[in-house]
Amino acid sequence: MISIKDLSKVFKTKDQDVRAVDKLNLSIDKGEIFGVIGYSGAGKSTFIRLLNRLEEPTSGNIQMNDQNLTGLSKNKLRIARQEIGMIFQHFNLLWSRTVFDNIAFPLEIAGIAKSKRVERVNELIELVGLSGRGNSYPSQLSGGQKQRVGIARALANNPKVLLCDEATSALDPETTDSILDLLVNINEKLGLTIVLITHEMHVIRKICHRVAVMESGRIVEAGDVLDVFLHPKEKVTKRFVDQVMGDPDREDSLHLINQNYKAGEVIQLHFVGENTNQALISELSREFTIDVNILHGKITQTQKGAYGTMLVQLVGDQDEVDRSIAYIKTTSVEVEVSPDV
Ligand SMILES: Nc1ncnc2c1ncn2[C@@H]1O[C@H](COP(=O)(O)OP(=O)(O)OP(=O)(O)O)[C@@H](O)[C@H]1O
Repeated sequence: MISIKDLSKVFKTKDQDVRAVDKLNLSIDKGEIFGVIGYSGAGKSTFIRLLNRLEEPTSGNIQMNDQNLTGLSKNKLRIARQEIGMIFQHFNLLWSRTVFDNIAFPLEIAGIAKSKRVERVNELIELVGLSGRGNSYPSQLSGGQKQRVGIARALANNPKVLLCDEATSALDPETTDSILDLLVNINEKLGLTIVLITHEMHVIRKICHRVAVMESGRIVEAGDVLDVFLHPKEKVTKRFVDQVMGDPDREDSLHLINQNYKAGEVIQLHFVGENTNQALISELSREFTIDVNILHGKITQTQKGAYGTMLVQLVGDQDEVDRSIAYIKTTSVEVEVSPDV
């Protein structure tokens, strides 16, 4: 769907050449939500702006929707861009136009007849959850509502790809979640490919299928979100994963558990992937004559399933406790008896 080969962008400034994107290679599949994460200065904004040639590449190739985007003339690029929607951190709305007219704008440019425009805008207003707000001006809307207008406008011409440039960075956590839910919803409903850049691992965890980590203009690590979360290789990736995976209270909890829970066995369960869930706990107490005492845990959901760890105490006859541990070992949940800090 999107194939990027040796893409580079060098900004020539008075003092020096800045290699913002440096021989970047990446493939993005049709219909996936692909996240690129990196710290400030990694080159994310430049990268996403290269994808619709808001920024002209210095060298390299972008193949998108069966077209060589990098080779298109200005005229052909204008047409190709109708298949690429984009939303921005600061929304980039037209402040003197109503919600309705903002969304209608790209349709006007595309030369769509008025009656068709009205129909399409009303459809989009409903899709993004802004029914009844068509006559409002951007200044009368909350940040989340403004981004909904941005999304509706980006979808107006039925693009195949939606580029999101830090689309939730200006929003509070709750509003961020509602916008992310909307993006998942339109990805599923419309089969739209979404490419987003962010510096927040929460965004990646919540909605992305695959992720690439960017540093100094290059992709240093990429893969399925769950794989990258579970086996981060690069230092920068580990720091991002800690943003959402870190369980700083675990060590304290384990000390207290070792002091206070002497009966039976304390075990650590490690949940990974889509086939595992907390139903194991109810299964254990149903199938074995033991009590299962949940002591500490952190389970996190991603688009590719749940992962996390849980400390539990199993209390009962030693035989029965042993049998239940042997059973857990036959499941996909990893188990560790008497875990260390
Ligand atoms: N127009 C420009 N002229 C010169 N240098 C630029 C220009 N745009 C970006 N840069 C430089 O390119 C590098 C990458 O910037 P970019 O904005 O793409 O990174 P980023 O990961 O998006 O960071 P941020 O989230 O802070 O914007 C930086 O060193 C930046 O200073």
